[in-house]
Amino acid sequence: MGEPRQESVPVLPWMRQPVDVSQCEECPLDLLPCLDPRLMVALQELGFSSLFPVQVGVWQETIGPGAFERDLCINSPTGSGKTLAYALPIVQALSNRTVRCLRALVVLPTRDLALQVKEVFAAIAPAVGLSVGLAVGQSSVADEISKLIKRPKLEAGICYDPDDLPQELESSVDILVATPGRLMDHITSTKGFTLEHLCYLVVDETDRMLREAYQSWLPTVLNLTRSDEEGPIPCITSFLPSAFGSLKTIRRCGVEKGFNGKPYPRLVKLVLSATLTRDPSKLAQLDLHHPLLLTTGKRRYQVPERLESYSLMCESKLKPLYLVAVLQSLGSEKCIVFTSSVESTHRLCTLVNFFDDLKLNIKEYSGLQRQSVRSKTLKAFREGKVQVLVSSDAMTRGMDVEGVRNVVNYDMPSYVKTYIHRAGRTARAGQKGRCFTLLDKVEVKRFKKLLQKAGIDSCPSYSVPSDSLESLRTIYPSALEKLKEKVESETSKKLKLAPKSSRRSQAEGKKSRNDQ
Ligand SMILES: Nc1ncnc2c1ncn2[C@@H]1O[C@H](COP(=O)(O)OP(=O)(O)OP(=O)(O)O)[C@@H](O)[C@H]1O
Repeated sequence: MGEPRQESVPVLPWMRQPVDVSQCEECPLDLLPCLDPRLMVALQELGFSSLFPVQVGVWQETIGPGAFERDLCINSPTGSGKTLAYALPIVQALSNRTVRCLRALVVLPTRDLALQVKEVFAAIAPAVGLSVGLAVGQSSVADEISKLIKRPKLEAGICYDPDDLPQELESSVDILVATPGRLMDHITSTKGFTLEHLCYLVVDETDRMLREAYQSWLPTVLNLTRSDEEGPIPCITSFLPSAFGSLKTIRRCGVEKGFNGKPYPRLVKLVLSATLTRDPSKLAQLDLHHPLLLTTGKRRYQVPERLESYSLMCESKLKPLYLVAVLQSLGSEKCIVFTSSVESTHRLCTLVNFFDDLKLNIKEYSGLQRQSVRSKTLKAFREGKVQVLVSSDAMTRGMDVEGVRNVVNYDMPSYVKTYIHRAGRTARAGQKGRCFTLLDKVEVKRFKKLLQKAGIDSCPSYSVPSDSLESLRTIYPSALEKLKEKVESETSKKLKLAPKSSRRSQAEGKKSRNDQ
């Protein structure tokens, strides 16, 4: 999973004068201007008594005079509360709507992340009568459609022309949280699913969303939400499958029901990341309207204030031992261990589980697993039944799990952005957290550069007790032997399940790899 190299690209003019939200003070809810009292109660029920600085900054730009006049790009550290920063103003802005239709769409790269964001909306939106939907492929398409689209009550005995029905269909949700794949399924195939009333589009984890095309979901959504007057964006019309012509979901100009006779509001975009790209060609895909950048502090990248970084020197071949010793020293505090690939995640998790003395429940969490397995693991981790997740990078961006006190980089991250997102699973919402990185001496120089880019000035070395290392050394050979047996049995199982042709090519592949 490569991230683009940080090349010196020119910074766009609008990015040169950002609003620095670190200048905002936390704001107690009762002092927040214009906050709907019903939302105040909902927030209090969540245990929130004030808004974090980024939330105050976004509130100031979105509520009151000049509300939502410009698209917003928000670059703020991991765990600083970006989800509520967009969820609250959107819910407040929609709180006086009278007709239900899909007005806000939030798109995220993974299902678990979408579920997490949906929970935030679901905690506040019902307080003002808004309904939130989910399109992530968690359930069957039919089940999802039944929750998103309200079927008209048809009178028995009357024969209806099916072609007339789509006009009668209504959205059951005001706000939709989606992953790109399922969103595209609904756009192309779900009768009655329309983006013609959409007012707010949120692209969370923007840099990842822009790096991966995900079936051209973005140009599709942008074209379907442009008003007739604007016309389609020339460079993106080619993405649109011709079938969309018949859907007629391009936003109309004119007067909208439910907004007191005001004209259709223009689609507002909010894009967010802890490591927002500055690459003009990537940002151009968003077709931003007078964008305003909100950042935290002067540095390009920022780690959470209470994050402590540590390095741990060890020989490459002894890394598993050092990892087990670190986990022993952390006790039962929740921890996420990051590796560089899905394969090494699987092997490492299998191996550490062969150290019987480690009285921890350690589970794998990676893109190699089925979604249902991953979701089950994440639930157990949230509930504290699993204490350690061994994980690959792709799945953990944005993940917010209460009580994660430690992160271990088993493999040193190759990019500063990767370090920031991994370390950012701890030290969230003003809490303390630690990030340990295991290093071989050949990696030290590169790691120092990476820390510099991340704005980390201090990274003391962490040491594990030598007696615990010594006792682990005695178990290590048998753990390695068990790992070898397990890997062999898994490989032969896979070969048996695979069709003959692919078995042959796998065997040939193995042979040629061995020959190298
Ligand atoms: N006003 C608040 N008061 C107390 N806790 C809050 C508040 N706002 C958010 N939080 C908590 O802060 C944590 C981090 O929030 P969130 O997940 O939105 O961060 P983020 O900035 O999106 O992080 P990432 O970049 O990693 O996705 C969550 O557990 C959330 O419940």
